[in-house]
Amino acid sequence: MQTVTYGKDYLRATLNETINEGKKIFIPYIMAGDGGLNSFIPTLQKLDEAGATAIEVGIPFSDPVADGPTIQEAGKRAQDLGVTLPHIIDILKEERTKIQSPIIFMTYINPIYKYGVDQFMLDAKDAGIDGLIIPDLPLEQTSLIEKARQQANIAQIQLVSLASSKERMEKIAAASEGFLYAVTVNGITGARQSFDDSLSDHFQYLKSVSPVPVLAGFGISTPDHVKQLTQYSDGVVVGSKIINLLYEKKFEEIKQLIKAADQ
Ligand SMILES: O=P(O)(O)OC[C@@H](O)[C@@H](O)c1c[nH]c2ccccc12
Repeated sequence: MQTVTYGKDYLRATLNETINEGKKIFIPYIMAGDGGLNSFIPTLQKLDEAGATAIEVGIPFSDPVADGPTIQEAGKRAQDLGVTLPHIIDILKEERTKIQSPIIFMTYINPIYKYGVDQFMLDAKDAGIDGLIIPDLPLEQTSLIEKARQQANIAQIQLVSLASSKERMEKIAAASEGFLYAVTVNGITGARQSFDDSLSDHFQYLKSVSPVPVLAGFGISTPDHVKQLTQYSDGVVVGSKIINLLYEKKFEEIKQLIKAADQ
């Protein structure tokens, strides 16, 4: 079997390959352990097969301040089943090679502190984690994890909000690795009805200053949303809708959503 070196270079290469093929990036988000730890790897495999470019994996946490109701409930279900960060890391250490897509952990900073920053980075590397999104760790505080993260060669993806100043957007884009996560609404995660046309200008600006691909996320829940937002951006992240479709076992609809990124 061919061995893959996971980490930030794997994430970058995979995203670039998609863009170079003239395609758009589609990153589904799942809550690890929703449906039980036994379904975790099979779910990742299904998303892999359905055409995900990379997969964002949420870590269940008691105070998910940026998560909307759908993701909070999924986190609660996983917590009720006793799923924790060490379980998720252990299972990936064993089974990471079954999944081709780069894997990005989405976790608040607290579970990382609790685990121990140095140990977390070592183990995340062993588990084949390629990127990290830590929404409550602002740019100014990244030094807290920087050394260990660099040693583990894991990308840190930055979030940029609609409300940031241009200077700040530029600073965040310059610091982001893998891709830049552009939040498309003011508020928390969760399905939305529609998106404003003015997002077009916002993305044009972000793309002009960002050295990495710019992805849109938050509220994207229909194939039409995916089509609209991939016109402005290099791709999309879809969370709440994917969680609902997995819960209802509507895998065909997941495929349709992913396909919409290529049209
Ligand atoms: O659920 P939505 O609206 O599709 O948004 C993406 C999202 O779920 C995922 O990227 C995410 C889940 N929790 C977060 C916290 C912060 C930033 C991003 C996230």
